[in-house]
Formats: sequence, structure tokens, C-alpha cells
Amino acid sequence: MEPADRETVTGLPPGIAAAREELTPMLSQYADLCAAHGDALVLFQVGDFYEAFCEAAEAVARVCEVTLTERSDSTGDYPMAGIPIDNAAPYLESLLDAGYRVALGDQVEDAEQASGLVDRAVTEVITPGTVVEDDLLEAGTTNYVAAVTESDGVVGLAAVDVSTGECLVTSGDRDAVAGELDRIAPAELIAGPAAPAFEPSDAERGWETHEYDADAFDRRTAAERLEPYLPAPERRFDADAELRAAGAVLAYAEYTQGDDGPLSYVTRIRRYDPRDRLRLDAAAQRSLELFENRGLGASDTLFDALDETNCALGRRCLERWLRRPLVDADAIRGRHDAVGELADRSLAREGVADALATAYDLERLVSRVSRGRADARDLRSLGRTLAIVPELKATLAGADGEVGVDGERVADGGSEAEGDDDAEYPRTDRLSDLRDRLDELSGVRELIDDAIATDPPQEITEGGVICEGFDDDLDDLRATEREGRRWVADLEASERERTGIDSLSVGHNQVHGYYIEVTDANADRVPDDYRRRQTLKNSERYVTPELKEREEAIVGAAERADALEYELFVDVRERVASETERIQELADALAELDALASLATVAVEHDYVRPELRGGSGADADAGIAIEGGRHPVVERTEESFVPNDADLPRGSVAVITGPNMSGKSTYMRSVALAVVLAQTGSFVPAQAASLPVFDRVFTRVGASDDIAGGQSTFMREMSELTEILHDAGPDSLVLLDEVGRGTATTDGRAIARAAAEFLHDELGATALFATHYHELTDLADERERVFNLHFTATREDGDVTFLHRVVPGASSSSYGVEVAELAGVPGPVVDRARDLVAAEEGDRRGEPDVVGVGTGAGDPAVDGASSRGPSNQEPPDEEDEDGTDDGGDGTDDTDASLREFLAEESADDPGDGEGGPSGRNGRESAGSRADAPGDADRAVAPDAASEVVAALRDLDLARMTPIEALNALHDLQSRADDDG
Ligand SMILES: Nc1ncnc2c1ncn2[C@@H]1O[C@H](COP(=O)(O)OP(=O)(O)OP(=O)(O)O)[C@@H](O)[C@H]1O
Repeated sequence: MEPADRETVTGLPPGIAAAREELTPMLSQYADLCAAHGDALVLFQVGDFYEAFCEAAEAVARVCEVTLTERSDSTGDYPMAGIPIDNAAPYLESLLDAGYRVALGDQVEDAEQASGLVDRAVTEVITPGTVVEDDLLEAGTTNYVAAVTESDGVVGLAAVDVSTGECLVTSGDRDAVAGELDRIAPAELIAGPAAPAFEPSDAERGWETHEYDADAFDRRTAAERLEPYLPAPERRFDADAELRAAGAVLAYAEYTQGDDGPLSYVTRIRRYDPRDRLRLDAAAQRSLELFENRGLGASDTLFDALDETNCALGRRCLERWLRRPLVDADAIRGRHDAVGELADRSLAREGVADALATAYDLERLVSRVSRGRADARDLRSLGRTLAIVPELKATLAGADGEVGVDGERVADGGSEAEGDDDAEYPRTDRLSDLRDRLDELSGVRELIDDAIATDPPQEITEGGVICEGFDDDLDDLRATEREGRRWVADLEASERERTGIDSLSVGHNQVHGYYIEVTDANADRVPDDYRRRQTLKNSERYVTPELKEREEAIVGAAERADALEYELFVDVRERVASETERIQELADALAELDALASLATVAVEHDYVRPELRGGSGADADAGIAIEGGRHPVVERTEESFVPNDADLPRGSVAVITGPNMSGKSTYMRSVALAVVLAQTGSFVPAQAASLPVFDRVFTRVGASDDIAGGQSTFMREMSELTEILHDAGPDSLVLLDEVGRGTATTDGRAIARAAAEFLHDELGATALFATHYHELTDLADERERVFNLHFTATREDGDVTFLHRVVPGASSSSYGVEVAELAGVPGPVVDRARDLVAAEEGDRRGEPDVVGVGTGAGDPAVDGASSRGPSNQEPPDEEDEDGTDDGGDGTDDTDASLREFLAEESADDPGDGEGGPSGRNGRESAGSRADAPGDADRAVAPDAASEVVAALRDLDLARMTPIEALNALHDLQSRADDDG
């Protein structure tokens, strides 16, 4: 969102610029910071507030809903608005939401020590992609800023998460980088010179793009910038564009963190090749509902189904894995091994989960530590997280009394299993490796334990953060302070005794310090050494020379102790920061362990099975998908009785799936694709058994009304997605096509669907699942070697339609539309009539005598009219189509049509007109024109009440109705038929 007045409030507000010559020293300092941060709104620390002035103040007041005040000084009268520093987060969030970048101009010297104007500097520029404040970041998520640029025809992409220090670099052609951007979904994108434009394919996961200093993308500048992070950077990247993008994104990240030099916590710059990961573009992520589900509740996503992580580190890791599943079979098997071991070892799994539940977000903590922003509580949290490491290592090595897979009890990790060393834990390389990577960092932990108080205050300048015993000087100062206070505490008793005044009391206040209070009634008994300090209504307050001396000693010791504590704290923080890299490596290991344990928990709790990975070389090279009793991981949790289905898809085969609406086609196809995605993520899969090849890309194209295409032309979108698939898919791709072609006129749609299926099979060799209502596509099974048909069925019981959700071989009856209408209770005459019309149309196409109105269609009430080869089981003895493959394009289709298609075509003025589009299918318009259409009189319309119902039936715009709307409409028609009857 770009605020309309952004340019007047970012950089130097015009009001300040106009008064440049007369500004007070403070405003002049403000003006300098504004001028240096032309793209940001500067918030300027004045005591406990961040203030903005003039037009910037107006924006802050409006966006943050705070009061706009007027300030007067030698500059003149001008508006001012401020937000409290100790509760700045919600206001900063509002400013970010309103599209501003915010520069924090902090006081960088102690106001009390400053002679004259306090020094201020911008310590951080808060932007959507570079926020580091916990309050502004969602736990367990990543927040990237990315940079793109093009060089030598290669597009480079670099992304950094400033809150954790993670940095990713890759390159490719424009499409590959677009796919990666969709996957990474940065909050902010900075574009270098010559960078192609990248629009998010999903507005809700969109990024804000802006251009950034072209110099930062310069090769030499970028290399210099990278040097402290990565020695000899020129040799580390595959492409020049990668180096430039990486240099620029780090330049931007440094700028937002106050331009204080290299970010020491960015220690892991990871270069990767998009081809090393299963490619899942935004369309696939969306239609497989990996991270979002806009149909069901927002939480009904694959990620939610898998997320049993116990800490933010693991959650981020699992998300990364799911966004970028593996393609290397050994790496995948490594994860499966570990998941399997954790699934088998319930004690270890639970131990890991319990320990990790107490882990803090180590990545964000350590980045705060190395930025010098961590407080004492952060260090304590870090220490507590380190404390779980020994426990985790022991748990992985086999806790006391752990029961082995074979049911044998395993003590202390020792082996008791059948004389082999199987029971040595961890059993798998992956978990052993993880255990070895669990660095106890005992030095850091002991330092924190020894130095930092157990429950320290948030403020690090006011004492109470360093433990006693850590530093002798500090202990001495605290002892002096304590001794002084004890003396004061005893003073009351001793003075009462000395003076004989029982009501004498000793107290303290901020202004006057310690005092001895005596009521006026006892004034005459006050000793000579008392000096009056304050007069109250009925009493006087005094000090004695000794009390004053003690007070000075106490205050002096306390102040020096506070200052020393701060120094000690900063020193401890720096010592911890010097171990940043090791802590980050530990964070990685904890994250992976949590993600693996989460996958194991899901596998156990939801009865997943380890998939066998096939493919590669030898006899297995052509192995395809073989799933027994597969389930949809999300739908099975919401559907009380989910029906498992098998999937047997040889490599390069195309399954044409037919069946009524709502019968389960989409769910089935998605279950298959999700099994592939899950397996390559390292997860087990929801099935009884699964054997899967490793795919390199999953493509999906779901039907127009299943898609959330906003205001776009759905057909156009459908076709561009199809284009991408037909360009890019290959033998290692899995393709899901759900009702391709339904967004346009039936004849065209059918032709496109068929041609696409043929191309997938003949040219691309991709493994594909193709759900369609175009029954003619089932003919392909006769014509193509690796095309086969599957269908879904429904039955009726006591008048209720029941979808069996079971996939069976063969094609469904071509007229399932009519049969579902019958099952739903559409009156008999209408169903019969519809059946006649279908038969007539089929007859017409085959040049048979017109059967319209003859009323042949008794039909079989069971919908499961499977025929393994295409046409309806109600057809007259089949006369083989002569050219059943290829005339879709001319509009004179020679195959049968379902009722729905028939009606849709009937409503178009010219069935051969490919321009029909959605408006050509508007039932209402075409019904009007039909009355005058030549030949209409020939069409026998039943002379009874049903004719009205038939007319209404025609008026339905089936192509645009949801299944529920269709059922409601049928219900309505039925009521009307009943009324008429
Ligand atoms: N195997 C199954 N077991 C139980 N319920 C299922 C199963 N498959 C699907 N369903 C239920 O049926 C509903 C419809 O399924 P789905 O959307 O897959 O049907 P469809 O045939 O693709 O429909 P359409 O052709 O209208 O897109 C789902 O929302 C789900 O609740």
C-alpha cells in the first residue's frame, strides 16, 4: 500500500525544509536525519518518546491515532506527534501497514552526560522485509527481504531474513526465479538495474517492490560488501547475477540495521540451485492447499496437518522443507530413516518433544545478541535453551528403559536386541549426525549461568542483571550498598533509643533522600546534630552528618554498581556473540530435530506409512506411483468416514478420471500429489502402502470455479497455466489437470482438453491425472498406450444420493449427469425426457433415426455404469467412430455428451462458434433466443407440466453453478414438478 502523501512525510518534511535556516539545534539534527533517509519516515527520540514534526507528525497522528500537538520555539509554531518508546510496537506496525518505512533516530549518548545537544543517529530502518522486533514478527515464520538483478541473461536472487541471519542465493531464468520468489514469498523485494519485473502470483502473499541504489548491485561493490561474510566471494557463486544480488541485499540489510558495518550474525550464505528441489510454483502450492486454504478454514492446510513442532525453530524448518521438498533420493531416504526411527521410539520422540517445548527461538535470540540488542532476559532464554542440549543428546542416545522397536527393553542405549547392534541409538545416520551436531556450548551456558541473574529485569542499565559472585568489584560495591542500607535500617531503633522519641521514623524519598522524621510534639527533644531538611504539616524531617555520609556512600556504590553491571553485561553479551556461528549451527540442528519429530508424531498419530522410493536406474527406472489405501491428509481429518483409494500410475501414464460432481475426483488427485510432496519433504504418507518415484516438478491446473481467480478472466488464467505446464512438464513431472477447458464453450473446451491430454502423453511423457466432465476423453484409453480410465461412483438409498468416493477402473457412464439428476429426485418424466434428448443427440451424431420423444430411456438406476472404453452403456450397439480423435476443433463433435454439456451447447446460438465463452452459455439469454430458433418446433417438448420444469432446467447455467447450488436448483425443480403434479 502506497500512502498518497508518502513523499511529503518521508525524508525531509516540507515544513522543516522551509524553515531550514531558523531551525533550533534539535530540529536541525532531525532535519539532517530526515535528509539522509529520504525513503523513510524518521521518528526522533526525545526522552521517552519517538517524535515526528510538521507533515510527518500529521501522518503519525493520523495513522497511529495519537494526538497532534503544537510546539513553539524559535523555529516557530509547528505540529508534533509522538509515540511512547516502551510501547512502540503497535504504532510501528500501523505505520508499516500503511506502507511506510520507519527510521528510528535514537539518542546514542546518555542525555545526562551530554553537554548540550544529545547525539542521535538512525539505529534501524524498519521495513516490511527487515523488521527484527519480536513484537512485529510472527513466531515461527520467516521474513525475507530479497534482491533481484539480471546479468549476462541470468537472473540472480538473494534473500535474507534479518531476524535470523539466514541468507539464500540462487539464479536461473526469469520463470525459475519467479517460482523461487513465490516460494520464498519475501515481504519486500529490491530490484536492481535491468531486473525483470516480478509480480507476486498471489496478492495475499505479495511483496512490496522498490528500486535500490544501483551502485549496490555493481559487481565490485557487491564483492567488497560480501568479503567480510564470505572470503573470495567471486569464486563462491555460480553466476555474476548471484553475486550482485547477494551484495545488494546485504547492503540493504546493513542499511536498515543502522549502517553499522557487516551483520555478524549472517554467517550462513547458502547458494542453491532451484533444480535441486521439487518445484512447486504458487499455483501448485495454492491448489494443493499447502499453506493456505481459502475454501475451508485457514487452518485446514497440509502444513497445519503436519505441524506438530514444539518450537519456532522447528516450525520454520518444517515450513522451509515443505516449500522446497527434496529431489535427491538419498537425502529423502535420510529423512525417512530418521522419521521412522523417531516414530518407532515413542520415549525418544516424546522426550525430544518435551525438551524442545522449552526451547526459545535461538536464531532470533542470537541475532539480537550479535546486534547488541539482547537484554539480560534474552541471554537467560538463550542459556535455558542451551540447557536442554545434554538432555536431548541423552534422549537420542536412548533413555533408560526405552523399549526397542522389537519390543526389547534397551537400557542406557546398550544393545539387547537379538545379539546385533541394532539397538544402538540412534540407529540411523541422520539422527546420529544430528546428535553429533548438538553442540552443548557449555562455555557459553556456564558464562550465562554464572553471570546473568535468574530473573533479571528488562532494563539493563539499572542493575540487578549480574549475579553475585561473578565480579569482585561489583560484589564490593554491592556490599557497601547493602551495609549502608543495613545501617540505615538500624538507624530508627538506635535514634529512638538515643532521643527517647518513640514515634521517630527513618524514611527515604526521591527528592530529599534519607531523613529522620520527628513530630512537632517532640520537636524539643531533637538532638543538636539534627539538620532540618523538610517541614511538613505536623512534623519535621532531619538529617545527621553521618546519615548524609552514609547516603552518599550508598548512592555512590549503587550508581557505580549499576554502571559496572552494564559494562559486565555488555562484555558477557559480546562473549556470547563471539560464538554466534556455533549457536546458529546448534539452532539448525534443533530445528531439524523438531521438524523430524513432528513428522514422526504425525506418522504415528495419523497412521502414515513410510513410502518406498523408486526410480533412478535399472529395473526401477520406469517405476510409477503405486499407492494402496491412500488418503487425503487434510480431508481425512474433517471427513468422518474417509474412503481410502488406491492409485496405480505407471510412469508417463495419463489417468482420465470421470464421475459426477462431488464424487471425489479432485480430492483423489490431490491425495496422490500430496503423497508425492509429503514423501519428498521427508514425511511418511497417509496410506497403507506407497511406492513412489522421485518427481522434479508438480504442476496443477484446477478448474475455473475451483480457483480463486479474483476478477481475472478465469479462462485466460486457465490457459496460461496450461501453457506453462505444456512448455515445462517432462517425464519427471507429475501433472494434475482438473476440468481443463471448462471455462469456455464446450466444443472448444473439449477440444483443448483432449489435445492437452494427447500432448502430455505423446510428447511430454509426464505422469498425469486428468479429471474431466468431457466424457469423450475416455476414448483416449483405446487409442493411447499409457492412457487409462478411472471413475467415481454414486448410489441411491431411500431416495438419497450417496457418493461412494471410491475410485474404480474404467470410464463412468456418459450420462451420469442425467442419472445424478434422477438420484437427486428430479421427476421421472424430466429424467426420461433428458435421457431421450441425450440419446437423440448421440443418434444424430451417428446418423441414426431421431429418437427424440420416443421415451426409450428407462436406464439403469445405478450410476455405476462403468464401461472401460468411453461411450455410454446406454448407447445402441456401437458403431466405431471413424475419427473419434480429432475433430473437436471444428465444433462438430462426434462423441456423446452428458446432459450438462448438451444443455450448455443447446443454449449457445451456434454450436460451432468457438467464441461462445461464458456469455454464450448464459441460459437465460439463450432460452429467449431458442424460442425463435429455426428448428425449435421440431424439438418435441413434453405437453405436460414437466415442460415448464424442462424450460427451467434449460435456464440453469450449470457451468457456473456450485454443486450445492445445483442440488438446490434440482430440489426447487422437484418441488415445482410436485406442485404441478
Ligand atoms: N475419499 C473420500 N472419502 C470421503 N469423503 C470424500 C472423499 N473424497 C471426497 N470426499 C468429500 O466429497 C467432497 C467432494 O469431493 P471433490 O471436490 O473431490 O469432488 P469432485 O468430484 O472433484 O467434484 P467436482 O467435479 O464438483 O469438482 C469433498 O469435499 C469431501 O468432503
